Amino acid sequence: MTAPGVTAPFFEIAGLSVALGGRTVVDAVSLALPRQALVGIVGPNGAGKTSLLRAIAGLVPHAGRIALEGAELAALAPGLRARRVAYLPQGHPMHWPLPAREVAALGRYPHGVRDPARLDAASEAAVLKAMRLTDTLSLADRPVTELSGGERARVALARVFAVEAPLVLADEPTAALDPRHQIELMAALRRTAEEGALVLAVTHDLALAARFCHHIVVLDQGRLAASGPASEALSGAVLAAVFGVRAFEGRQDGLPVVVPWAVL
Ligand SMILES: Nc1ncnc2c1ncn2[C@@H]1O[C@H](COP(=O)(O)OP(=O)(O)OP(=O)(O)O)[C@@H](O)[C@H]1O
Repeated sequence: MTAPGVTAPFFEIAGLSVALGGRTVVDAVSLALPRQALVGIVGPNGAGKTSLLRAIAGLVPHAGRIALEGAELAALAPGLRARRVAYLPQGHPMHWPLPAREVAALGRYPHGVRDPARLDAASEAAVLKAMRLTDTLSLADRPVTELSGGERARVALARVFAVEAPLVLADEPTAALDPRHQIELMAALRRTAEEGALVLAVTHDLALAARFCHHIVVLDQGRLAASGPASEALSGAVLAAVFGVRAFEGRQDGLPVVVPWAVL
């Protein structure tokens, strides 16, 4: 409950903990984030980034509260939750030889689409926009099982964009992409955020995170180690303490450049 006159944050996590295999892997994380933000979630291997995203997506049991626009996600009916939260899992496995267009159209299932080959006008427009954003229109008729890893990654993201959810979760969305598509994809995530969504993207690429994200969340051993703009959350002190590295820090086009350089 929010007291009268006090506006709830767009997205709020309070005391979120996740236990897996008898170990606490996300430990009492609390965050309040606004809409219209691309938030990079970074941290060493095993820090709990994927577990945090999976808890928000409702895929692992958790303790604590996760609320979007004041409504606890766990209390939403599954169909509504699927329209409110779109999730790109790590590795985005695809086992069926569906054409890329139909995979992107799967993002419209939460909106009532049952046959991805027959879309209503709103769904047609959403899928077209999502495929344009991910540069996948030229792949539309190709079976996804025959695409390269990076092409498949872009189609998987098109499915996520097609949901038009206010909360977008993306786990390592640029991992398999070439430099041009990494930049285009981060720009697409940022544009999606600026059009109104909150986008949480897990990444190991500190340079892309510093360049594109409005806000960075740093996890370390399940705990929140830093949260703020790149200049604070990816400072030399944080990079040393959390990653044990020293980075080249500079500016290009008025934006921060962070390139991990040496192990301390
Ligand atoms: N199903 C599971 N059972 C037990 N432990 C798990 C399970 N899944 C993950 N873990 C452990 O939880 C911890 C956090 O894992 P998680 O995948 O969330 O980390 P991450 O920050 O996303 O790591 P990476 O950068 O390597 O992808 C790790 O120590 C991992 O070994």
